[in-house]
Amino acid sequence: MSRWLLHGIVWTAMLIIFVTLIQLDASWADCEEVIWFGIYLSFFIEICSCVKKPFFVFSFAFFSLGLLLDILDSYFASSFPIINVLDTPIKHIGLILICYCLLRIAKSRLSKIEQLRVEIERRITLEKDLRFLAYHDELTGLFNRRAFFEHFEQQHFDQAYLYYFDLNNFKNANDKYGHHIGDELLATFSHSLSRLYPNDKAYRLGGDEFVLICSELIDDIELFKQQLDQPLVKYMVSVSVGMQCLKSGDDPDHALHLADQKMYIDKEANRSRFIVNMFDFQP
Ligand SMILES: Nc1nc2c(ncn2[C@@H]2O[C@H](COP(=O)(O)OP(=O)(O)OP(=O)(O)O)[C@@H](O)[C@H]2O)c(=O)[nH]1
Repeated sequence: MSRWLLHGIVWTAMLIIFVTLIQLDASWADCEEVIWFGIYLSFFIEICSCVKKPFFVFSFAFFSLGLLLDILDSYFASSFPIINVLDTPIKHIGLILICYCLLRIAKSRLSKIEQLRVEIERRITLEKDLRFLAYHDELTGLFNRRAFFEHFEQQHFDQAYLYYFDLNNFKNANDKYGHHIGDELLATFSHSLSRLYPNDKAYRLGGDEFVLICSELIDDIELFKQQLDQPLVKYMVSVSVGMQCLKSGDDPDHALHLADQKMYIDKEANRSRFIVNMFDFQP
């Protein structure tokens, strides 16, 4: 049954009772109680349409019964004295039951709100982690390839230098000492890069290839390479580097390609140096 129909029934009944009471020369206080009773019943209908808890509906009905008996007691108490005895306790018990129900509803809503808060926090953390993973390399913690291209497109270069790094002989170290040592070397190299240039962005493009976008020109590139090589040499691994000046509007792929070519020139030089060193070790 629709709510509006119920309201209609309640207020029609109230009107009939009200008119009857006036015809019976009832006191204004009795007539007023009918109006309040109608208002209570309308609230009852509205609340029951939102709070679908049988115990709450029962409590409200109990309270309304008390109110009804309160209205009727002046007329029927002489025939049914029990009405006079019951109306007040029923009204108060009904009110206590309503308060109890509201307390329980409030507590359960609060615990649901708390659960939602915990869930929202969990999702925020998850989103942060996902965002971090989307733009960072898991092994080294540096920015990843996707971050490189996004940052490059967003940046306006006044004066910047792209350094492209590739580890030499890394495959051999991986094969000889194991993958875990290979991982360690990658992490060590990344750490050195971030430590030496903490204010610039370093990226791992993949495998043993890294990029640093530096706001200043590195004066002594050989010293820089030595600093990077130092923790790697005991595994016969070293670093090759190629540099490309960046200017506004540069294409990231093209800039990478140019730096990569220069890095290969350095790698060739390193190879011959390495071969010379190997010959030096010959008995
Ligand atoms: N441990 C480890 N190895 C990796 C990872 N990603 C790629 N590699 C390995 O890195 C090696 C990269 O190969 P290359 O660059 O050809 O090896 P290289 O010996 O440095 O060769 P050159 O650059 O010519 O000196 C491959 O053997 C890959 O399997 C990683 O995350 N961890």
